[in-house]
Amino acid sequence: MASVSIPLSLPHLNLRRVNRFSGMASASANRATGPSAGVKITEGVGNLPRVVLTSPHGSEAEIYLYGGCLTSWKLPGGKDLLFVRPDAVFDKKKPISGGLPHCFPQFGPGAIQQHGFARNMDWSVVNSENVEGDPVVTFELKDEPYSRAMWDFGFQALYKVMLNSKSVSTELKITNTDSKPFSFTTALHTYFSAAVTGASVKGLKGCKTLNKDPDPKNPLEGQEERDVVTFPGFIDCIYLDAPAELHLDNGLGDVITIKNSNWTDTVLWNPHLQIEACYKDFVCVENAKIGRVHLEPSESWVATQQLSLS
Ligand SMILES: O=P(O)(O)OC[C@H]1O[C@H](O)[C@H](O)[C@@H](O)[C@@H]1O
Repeated sequence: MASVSIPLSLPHLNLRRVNRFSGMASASANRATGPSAGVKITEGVGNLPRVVLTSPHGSEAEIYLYGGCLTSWKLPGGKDLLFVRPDAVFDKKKPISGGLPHCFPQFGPGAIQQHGFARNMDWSVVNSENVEGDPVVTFELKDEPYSRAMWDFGFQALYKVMLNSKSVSTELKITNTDSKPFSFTTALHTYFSAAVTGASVKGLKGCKTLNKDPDPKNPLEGQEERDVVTFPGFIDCIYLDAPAELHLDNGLGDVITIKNSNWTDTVLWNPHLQIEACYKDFVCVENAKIGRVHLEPSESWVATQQLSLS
């Protein structure tokens, strides 16, 4: 096994959960029984705990426990295909603005806070593996008084992140651990690095649309007629029953294939002049579940996403 670094005294880090790394018996565990090869826990920006994944081919990903947020996916050579906004803060006062924030148990505005609470709670690491040389880490979020105060249900979210040489994949599994049913909406609010004037998405032609511009509370119904959707200005649009595969040309020389299972909808967002400082540098192509998912006690819902370079 390749050597791994296991800092055991990170502030904020939930050691009880970290100790559940496969084979890791205690906080003073021997290095050989710690996280799997290619998985490292470090302090990130603002001293927040962050898991760094490294593939043997040299690609790298990092995930903050705060928000379970995948903030970086770097190709061998260091090019980051994800984007973190320059106004992002890493002090837990608000969700990390960038990467792949979770929207759960609500996408957008509604009964509880915008995009729910999963993006501003601490997730924990419950497992790490090395699958055919590639690192895989599973994070968990469960209900606690903070979430119960706005959404009074018992739940477990398991989020597996897998890094390969040319892709990063995620699997989200939501389980109802309560004795009563619940329903939710959700999304992975992915920020891609882009040159907005050159960026485009293929695969959405024919989808029904809910355009949140101009009024997010009363989206306009329509249908996408274009083969290639571009970002000429402000865009905030939901595509219902989107295909399982889309292609994003980021305008920076990369075409990213976005595959999914069970994320039935897609959202395109670029804030244009609402975020003047950086709107030219990213586009959001979000895998979403806009129709409510209903779970009876003990039932689960699973959705996967794979971002890969063509
Ligand atoms: O600013 P946030 O709460 O992170 O939300 C950013 C954006 O997320 C989604 O893309 C929604 O469709 C937008 O309406 C919203 O403005």
